[in-house]
Amino acid sequence: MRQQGSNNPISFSWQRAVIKVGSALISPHGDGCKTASLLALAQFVNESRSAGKEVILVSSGAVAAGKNAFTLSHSPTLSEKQAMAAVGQTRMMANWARLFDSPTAQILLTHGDIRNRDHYLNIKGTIRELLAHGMLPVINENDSVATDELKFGDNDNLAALVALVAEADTLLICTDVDGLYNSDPRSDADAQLLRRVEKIDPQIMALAGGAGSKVGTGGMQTKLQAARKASHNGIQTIIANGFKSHTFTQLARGVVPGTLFVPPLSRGKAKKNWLMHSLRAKGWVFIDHGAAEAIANRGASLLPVGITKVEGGFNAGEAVEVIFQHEPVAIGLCQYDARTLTEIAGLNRQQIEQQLGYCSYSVAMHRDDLVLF
Ligand SMILES: Nc1ncnc2c1ncn2[C@@H]1O[C@H](COP(=O)(O)OP(=O)(O)O)[C@@H](O)[C@H]1O
Ligand SMILES: N[C@@H](CCC(=O)OP(=O)(O)O)C(=O)O
Repeated sequence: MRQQGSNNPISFSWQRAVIKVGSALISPHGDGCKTASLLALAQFVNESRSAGKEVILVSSGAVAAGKNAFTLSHSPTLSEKQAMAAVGQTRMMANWARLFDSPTAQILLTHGDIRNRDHYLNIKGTIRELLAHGMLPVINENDSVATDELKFGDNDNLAALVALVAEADTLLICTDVDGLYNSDPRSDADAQLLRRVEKIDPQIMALAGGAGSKVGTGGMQTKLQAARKASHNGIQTIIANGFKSHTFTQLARGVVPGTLFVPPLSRGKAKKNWLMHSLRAKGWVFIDHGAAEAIANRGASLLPVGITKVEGGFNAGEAVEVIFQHEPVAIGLCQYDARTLTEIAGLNRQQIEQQLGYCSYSVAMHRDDLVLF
């Protein structure tokens, strides 16, 4: 268990963050949506975005925000919670829209969507476009069609998966405690805050207890699972108290406000390892001189127009090797399946639209999904 509990400020930097907001912040008393606890967070997000940083929100709280629309004399059933979420989700989005300078965009997901390759690519594409157009994605579990979250309170894990899909470098989990303590601070007055954790081993996992508030569900356990997932993929995680405005003043100054989980490898290196060592290429794309120059010297994405030939039987989202002058020069994930890519190889965007009747993606392999040998 490698960790640091001293009070020296720990600094960090980031460019693209997923910020997960727990139910307690959305609906502090479980009686509808409130903005008071979200003002400091929203100001931090607005200022960070003005400074050129990118933010994706994963917001819990639909059930909590919709609860007081129902009069029940018993604790809600699963389907009643789903109905509450349907009411609360629109309330919550209206709340968020009031707090941000730029348009907010709602995405409702299930864990299954992230496992499904086509859905995964669509989610990734949508987030990419929203960020490129300066909009703020606000993501939650699609509670009306999936119940994992309502049963297990797993929006923390969902946030870690979103961080991966969105190619974020940072996962910030805003909750109602200052970070990870060596025991649950609600039941242990002597609990000590851990400021920096380098390895999320079983000893660290064992420190986590369940949810603390009436509306929160996963507790520290799901937050540590999320931090572990992020860490494996080179993403740093911060668990911090979203109720304290000081949290956001510190974040704005590049100081860690709660517990920082340091990944063993940078995002770039972790992704490179994964692409180069864990994936088997399912096919090959052969490229021309212009495309080779663009990906090697300008760090560009690979466009269909630079592809001269396609071999193999890969699906969209699978790994493909890039060949230039008989040599493999890169490996990456292909947006199109082999058959479609064969049809559009050598074509520009307009010609792709004519050929297919649509153009799902302007690039064949996005630069974030491409590693040069
Ligand atoms: N070791 C620990 N350190 C900090 N908090 C802990 C720990 N173990 C359990 N908790 C509880 O986790 C709670 C936060 O999780 P949760 O209630 O699910 O919040 P959220 O709605 O933000 O997901 C805290 O209020 C705290 O009581
Ligand atoms: N999708 C659910 C999320 C439930 C959940 O994970 O809550 P939390 O423990 O506060 O992150 C909702 O919006 O109510």
